[in-house]
Amino acid sequence: MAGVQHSDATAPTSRAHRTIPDATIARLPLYLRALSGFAEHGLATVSSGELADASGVNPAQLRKDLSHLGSYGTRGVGYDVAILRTKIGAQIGSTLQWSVVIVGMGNLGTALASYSGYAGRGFRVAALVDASDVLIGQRVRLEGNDPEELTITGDAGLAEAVREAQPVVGIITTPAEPAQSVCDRLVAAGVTSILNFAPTVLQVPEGVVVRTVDLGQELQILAYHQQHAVRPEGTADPSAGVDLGGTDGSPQQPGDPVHDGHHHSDVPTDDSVASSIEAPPGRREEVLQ
Ligand SMILES: NC(=O)c1ccc[n+]([C@@H]2O[C@H](COP(=O)([O-])OP(=O)(O)OC[C@H]3O[C@@H](n4cnc5c(N)ncnc54)[C@H](O)[C@@H]3O)[C@@H](O)[C@H]2O)c1
Repeated sequence: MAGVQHSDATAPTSRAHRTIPDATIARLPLYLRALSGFAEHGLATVSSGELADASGVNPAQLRKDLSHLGSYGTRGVGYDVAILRTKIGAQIGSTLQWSVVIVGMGNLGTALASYSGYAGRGFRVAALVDASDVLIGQRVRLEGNDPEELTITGDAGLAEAVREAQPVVGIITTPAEPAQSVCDRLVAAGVTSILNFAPTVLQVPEGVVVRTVDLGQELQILAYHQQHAVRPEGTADPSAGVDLGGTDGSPQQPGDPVHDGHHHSDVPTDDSVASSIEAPPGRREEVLQ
């Protein structure tokens, strides 16, 4: 494709990035989920401490994040749950009805299609696409989705589905080899947001955002932290003797600089997001097969 740039899970993803840091944007869905829980329990206001606890971040971080949205809360009262939900929802687009088009209806595509959490987050599955003659024409039940049943279409149905379903997120769950051409077809059909599960680096034109999910990479990151964790004396290192790759294999000693002893949460921190989201433009994603 002419004028392409490397897809980067980390490239700026929306206009909001000009004013709100990427690390903050990565935490907004956590706040929204926690606020939804408070709303379901009938709470009209919530303190920064309660909201921070429910989101798994510290209160100072939460207040800083929400200040980027112009939400400072009221001293002694806290945050208005409904107003904050609306503000965060507007920022992350959950006030819009997004459509999801899944390309590649094998094991993973089928599992993702049956995920029941789309509707609660402002998404619906609009089309299921596959290249296999065996799958094309098969009906798939999608509880709680609108519509509750979809027929898997071939390539021909892709452009039409995208045209009728904007705004659209395209999910790629094909093998690696056809993933680039699938991506090109999604982009040609007008998709500018792509979630890629195929273990390959996609190239997209400017203005198209790709985020790549890689289970293998996440496992290796966990293995890294396990290997470098500080353990109480006398506790066995479960990875001892196992070559996890990427290091010289020498056992780490307490006090080594890499032994931070911190709990590693999955809540994105400024550092973790900076390393995974704020990569320099044009940087290639590292893809673990
Ligand atoms: N990112 C992750 O964490 C993660 C986890 C598991 C699997 N994967 C990857 O997800 C992909 C799917 O895995 P799977 O187990 O579901 O494989 P699968 O073989 O069960 O399914 C792949 C599907 O893609 C379809 N397909 C092939 N070429 C196509 C094309 N050009 N257009 C449309 N459909 C096409 C096939 O017909 C098949 O139905 C693989 O690339 C796999 O490596 C990623």
